[in-house]
Amino acid sequence: MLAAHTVADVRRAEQGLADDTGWDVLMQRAARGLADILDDRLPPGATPVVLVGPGHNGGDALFAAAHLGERGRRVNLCLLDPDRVHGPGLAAALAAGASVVDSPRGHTHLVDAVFGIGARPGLEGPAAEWARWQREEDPWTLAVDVPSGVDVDGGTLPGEHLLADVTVTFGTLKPALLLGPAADAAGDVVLVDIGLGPHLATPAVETFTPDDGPPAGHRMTGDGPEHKYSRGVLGVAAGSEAYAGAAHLVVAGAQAGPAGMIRFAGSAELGRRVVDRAPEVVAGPGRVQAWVVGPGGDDGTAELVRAALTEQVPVLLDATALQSLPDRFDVPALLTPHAGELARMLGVSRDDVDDDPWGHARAAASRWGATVLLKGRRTLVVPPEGPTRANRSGTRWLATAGTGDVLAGLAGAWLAAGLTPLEAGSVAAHLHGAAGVRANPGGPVTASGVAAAVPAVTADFLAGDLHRVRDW
Ligand SMILES: NC(=O)C1=CN([C@@H]2O[C@H](COP(=O)(O)OP(=O)(O)OC[C@H]3O[C@@H](n4cnc5c(N)ncnc54)[C@H](O)[C@@H]3O)[C@@H](O)[C@H]2O)[C@@H](O)CC1
Ligand SMILES: Nc1ncnc2c1ncn2[C@@H]1O[C@H](COP(=O)(O)OP(=O)(O)O)[C@@H](O)[C@H]1O
Ligand SMILES: [K+]
Repeated sequence: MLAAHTVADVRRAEQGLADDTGWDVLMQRAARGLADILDDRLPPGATPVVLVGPGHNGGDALFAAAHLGERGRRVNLCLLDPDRVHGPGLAAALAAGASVVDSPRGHTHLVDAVFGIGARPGLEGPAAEWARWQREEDPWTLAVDVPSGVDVDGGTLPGEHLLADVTVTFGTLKPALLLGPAADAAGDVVLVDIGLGPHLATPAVETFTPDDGPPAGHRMTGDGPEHKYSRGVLGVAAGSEAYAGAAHLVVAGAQAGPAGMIRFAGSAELGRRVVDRAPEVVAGPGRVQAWVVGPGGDDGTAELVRAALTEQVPVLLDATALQSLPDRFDVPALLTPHAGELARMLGVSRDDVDDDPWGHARAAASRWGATVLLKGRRTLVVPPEGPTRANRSGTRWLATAGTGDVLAGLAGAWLAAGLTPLEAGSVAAHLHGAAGVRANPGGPVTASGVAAAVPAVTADFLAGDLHRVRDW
């Protein structure tokens, strides 16, 4: 797992480490890591300009500039406020040959060390002018710790900010590097270990990494006897006269998951059509370990939600079912809205959700006592309490009709197999995104094609060997 911590937790961890090592050691580790990455990423002979702010973020970059100078590279410095700058850092950079310049204009390579975790979101004055210059001249940019001006804890972009191709962050990731619109401002994220690990609290956000193996708790790797019921039975109540395809796609997603059996609940006619295409499915009533209700539903969905909830098993509610929520859930529940559906649930606008996806997903998780999987370019899975999972797999080609239905079926199958809503939602989102890439790397996909790619991607994931998970 890759982890992100809030500013307050980072500050506490830094203090804990500094109590052992002294503050200088932290900054020197950060600066050396930064210099090594800059050395690696800057073209030979390129002269970067470093935008230097008043705090330790600027200090990190000034010591890194000193390392680069000692290694023979020219570095230019632009100071936000010459009266407020990290003194020892500036002295070291100048001693190593760096020069102070008045303006970043004309530079093709930029290092953003204006503000780090001490930042108030939104840039003003000369820093805002730097942001406008950056948009105009579009230099390659490396951000130090975070892109300056973003909301580090919330991942929103409330004002002027800088953009990065690469962000080099220290000790642990920050939420803004993994979620919300801010994550798109951060580019590739590279973590420099400064030894914070033992001092860090529970993360605010986590994400799967390629060597994360099978999640604990699913019924496939239990010690007891394995048979179809021990793997869990998933009930699917999806599709309608108008949206028959949703029934097929939810079933296709579910069949790509670990559940032992799928029961289809719906009209006799739709049930026949589902079984014609997927003869493994049983149409008709019976016991299940989890329900998926809602994709492609009609007026009857509210009753299906009510019926599923009386069975006291975990439920996944999607699409139409999101309009028939109980006041609070008394069973484990996974809600899978896209931004428009979440906006409707909360009585806000879609733009509100797009501007602050994490805040709104957290509000819904706490309002309903459910885990909220908010779909989008960066899908989030937010439990009522504890770390959020930010999904990093996928491709923009997944934004096509029916892929959400496949995801609902897949997540439902993991729920039926015994995972918690958080684990089921985040495993399914990870596999679904990776399957979107594998279905047709770099090009368009269909929802059915994504479902077909899931089983092989799942095998790699279970082996801790799923590497190519995204196309962006
Ligand atoms: N605490 C430490 O010793 C370490 C900190 N590190 C670096 O230090 C950074 C944090 O340093 P600081 O706490 O000095 O804070 P920053 O360097 O992020 O910000 C410095 C100051 O700028 C001002 N400021 C912030 N946002 C502003 C805005 N939007 N407009 C105008 N002024 C604004 C504030 O007064 C703030 O305290 C980290 O991001 C990281 O880069 C690393 O060197 C590792 C060790
Ligand atoms: N811009 C995007 N980049 C990557 N994935 C996306 C993007 N937009 C949507 N997705 C993914 O595509 C799927 C669409 O689901 P949904 O909106 O429910 O569509 P549908 O209802 O047609 O199935 C989700 O898994 C979502 O995370
Ligand atoms: K920065």
